Amino acid sequence: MTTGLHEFNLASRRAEEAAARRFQAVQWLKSVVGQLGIPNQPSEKEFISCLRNGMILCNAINKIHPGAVSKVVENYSYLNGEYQLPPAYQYFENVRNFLVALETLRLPGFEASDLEKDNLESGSVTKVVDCILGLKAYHECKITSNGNGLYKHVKTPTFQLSATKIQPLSASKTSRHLDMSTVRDTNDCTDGESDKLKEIAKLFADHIFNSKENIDENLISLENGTGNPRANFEKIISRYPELQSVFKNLLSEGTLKPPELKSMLLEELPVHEEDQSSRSLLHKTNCNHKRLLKTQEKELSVLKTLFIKTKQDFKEFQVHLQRDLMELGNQMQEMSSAAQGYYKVVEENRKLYNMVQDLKGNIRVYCRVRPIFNSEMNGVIDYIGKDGSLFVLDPSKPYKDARKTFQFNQVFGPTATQDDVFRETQPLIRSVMDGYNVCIFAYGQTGSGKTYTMSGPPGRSATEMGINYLALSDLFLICDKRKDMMTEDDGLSLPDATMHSVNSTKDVLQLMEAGEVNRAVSSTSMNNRSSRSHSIFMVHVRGKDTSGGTLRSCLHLVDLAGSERVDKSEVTGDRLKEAQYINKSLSCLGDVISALAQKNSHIPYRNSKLTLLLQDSLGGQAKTLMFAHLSPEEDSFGETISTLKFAQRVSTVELGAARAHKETREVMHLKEQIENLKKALGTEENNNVSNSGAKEVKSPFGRPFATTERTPPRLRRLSIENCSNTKANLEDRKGIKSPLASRRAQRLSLEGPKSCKNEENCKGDPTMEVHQLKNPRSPLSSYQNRAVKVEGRTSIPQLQLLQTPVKGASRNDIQMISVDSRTNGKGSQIRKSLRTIGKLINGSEKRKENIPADPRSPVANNFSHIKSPDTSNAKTMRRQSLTGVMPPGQERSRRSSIGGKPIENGVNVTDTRNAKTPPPMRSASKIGKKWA
Ligand SMILES: Nc1ncnc2c1ncn2[C@@H]1O[C@H](COP(=O)(O)OP(=O)(O)OP(=O)(O)O)[C@@H](O)[C@H]1O
Repeated sequence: MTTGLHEFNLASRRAEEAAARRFQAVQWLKSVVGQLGIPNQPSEKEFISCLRNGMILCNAINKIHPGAVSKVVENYSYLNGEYQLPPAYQYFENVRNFLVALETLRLPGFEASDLEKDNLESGSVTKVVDCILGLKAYHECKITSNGNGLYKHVKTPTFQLSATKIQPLSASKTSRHLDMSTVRDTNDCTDGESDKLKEIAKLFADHIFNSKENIDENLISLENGTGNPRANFEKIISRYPELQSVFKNLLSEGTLKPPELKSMLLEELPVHEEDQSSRSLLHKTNCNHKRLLKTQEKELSVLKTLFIKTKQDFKEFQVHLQRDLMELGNQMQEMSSAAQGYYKVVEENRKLYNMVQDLKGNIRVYCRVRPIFNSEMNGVIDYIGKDGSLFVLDPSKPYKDARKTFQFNQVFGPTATQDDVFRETQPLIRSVMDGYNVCIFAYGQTGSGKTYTMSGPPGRSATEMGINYLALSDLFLICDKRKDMMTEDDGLSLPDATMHSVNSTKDVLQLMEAGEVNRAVSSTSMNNRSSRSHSIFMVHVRGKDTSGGTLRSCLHLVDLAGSERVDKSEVTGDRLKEAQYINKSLSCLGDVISALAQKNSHIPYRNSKLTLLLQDSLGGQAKTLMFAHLSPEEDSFGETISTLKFAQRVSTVELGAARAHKETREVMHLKEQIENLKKALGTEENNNVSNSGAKEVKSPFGRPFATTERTPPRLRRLSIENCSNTKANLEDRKGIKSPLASRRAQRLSLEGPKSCKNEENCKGDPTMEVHQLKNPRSPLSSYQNRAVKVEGRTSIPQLQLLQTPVKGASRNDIQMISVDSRTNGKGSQIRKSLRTIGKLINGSEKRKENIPADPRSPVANNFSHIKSPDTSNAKTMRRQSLTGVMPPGQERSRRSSIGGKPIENGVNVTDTRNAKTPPPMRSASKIGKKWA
């Protein structure tokens, strides 16, 4: 391995040296003949190619030794008037002439075939380079000696060096071609001695050179006798036994003297100098290489560092990128969850907004846009927001000015299904089961889809059922779950309307269908099946909770007849009249809404039967929902805008927070007491009337009024909660005149079947006793004194009916009815009511003659025209009005007339039959509410 490496080193060193020598040769040739047309450091091939035609060589030798080659064949010869390339053999002439000239100058030459490129590998180039460098040395020698110097050619130092090292001296001897001619001329030595001497000098020079000694110092020491040159010589010579004798002889003969030795060494010196320069060149090249290597190493290390840094940067970048990607992903997720959250919040906001609206008592307004049926028609709906916003476009204006914005609790687009609509309505409907009165009414122009929403289309499928059906089946569902909720027939105040008990959705469907059959429907140019009347569907609900309390509520489902422009609907005759009535009643509804929105003290409910009927829902503590229906077609834009404006106005109406109609057991008992008292009072009045000649008591509708068993008028006592008490406290009482009892009776008379039922219940109540109070001045004190507490609740052992107080009776006495501050609010309210009854009873006598007739009072209005048996007798009249008992012969016909015919001052002037319309629902409901 070491040998191989050594050989490799040697070969590369040789190659480097050969290159350096070629460089020298080229440089010299260039300095002599000018540009050669090859690089400064040519390859062997380039070098030989350049010299092959012999021209450069001939010119060079001619420069050194003019005329050495008499005729040089040039590149182009002028022949027959034109330049021609000379044939190849003429070039060969050049080479041959050059070699001859060399021989003449006794300079080493080469074979002509060495210039052939095929011989490059056999070391031919070295011979040519040697030749040129010999020529150079000859030239330099000639210059330095001004043409008189001796020149002795020495073979290339590389060869010599390697030869000295590798080959024995004998071998080197043969290989060298030393021209000693000049030496021979100047030297007395024999050829053999001279050769030996030169050999010794050469060895000495090699030694100095190889041992890296300072040549100059060695020479000085040789010259001056300082140092020990002789010892050096001897040392060198000792290695060559054949030379030792010669050397000794020379020294002993005195032939070899230091100056001679010096000159001999000087002869050798050029060779060494030459060698030195080539070495220095080599060294330089090596140094350059090393420097280059070092620089490259440095650069490599820099690159390495850079690479490592870049790698690190890349890794960091990768980490950053991954982190960024993760962050981006997280942000995306956050954004998507934020978007989802946004929609949730919008939904939540809407619910909260609805809740606030409910708390404020605002009428809830939903808007529903039906699909466009005429595909050629443009729509006016621009945008429907999930938050209840609605943008419509005015087709007569350019887009930027056309937009009108409205805000409602919810807007349903044309694609909304019945189920979607019901889902948003369901909570409201369910609150009926919690004791709230609920009213849902559908409003909108004709053909906008009111009936579709409330009932569904004709021949509807299960999925097309409207709110009426879905609401009822939902209520029954809840009923089934709670088991204790039963519909109740109560509170009907419409003539010709009938009350039916229903136990299932099927019952309701049958009833509704019957109602629909009765409803007037006809075809107009706006709607094939236009409803020509309002449809009101009322559901009364009564239930008991686990604590024994009851709740009552009412659900009104109203499908109004559509407003229409008669010119558009093209109706005539009766249809036209209907349309006018419909529009009038709707405009009355608008007036009521306006008055409510402006919080006017007077609300014109009585201007139409429709508003009277909806009075509880629009003015009471009910939850009210309006569906504003829109026809999206361009040609309905005017109606659409007026519907939207109306709906917007409705949404500003504050009715006050809805209240549940729940009653605790105690309140129920108190109410029962009051009912009984009122009935007892009514009975007494009946007796009075019958005693005075009336044969039959009839309700305002002409039905026989429910009668209760007569009780002795002067001995009345009501026993509550099975508390039997002593009769000591029972006091005589004169006839009691209770306007409330009278009103209640009046309401009961409107309720028809229920009244009878209640009366029967009362009749069969074994605990009912009526006593007259003895102490008129303090009618309740004894009752109050006997109030006891049972299980935390106040139990009223006995309530005695009040005797009409005598003049000057203290009001404070009546107010003392407040029994126990711990009783609940409703209880105390009831007691207040009891006080009020007392007051009414007390005050009735006093006020009866002085009450100014209120032209608007429903009671007064409805009864002002009724002829009582003795119209001049105000007392009797008042009693009648309070008890609701009509004098015989004052029967009233019943007729369903909620078709919207306006009432003026409580009397329908357009329809004389309406004069018989029973007292409006308000009177009854107000009483009901008072007691609630
Ligand atoms: N949301 C809807 N989807 C599909 N069809 C609808 C929708 N709303 C209404 N319609 C259809 O439009 C037509 C008119 O509807 P509808 O009779 O309910 O209007 P209306 O407001 O009650 O009219 P009118 O006041 O004249 O009684 C009907 O054929 C109905 O089926």
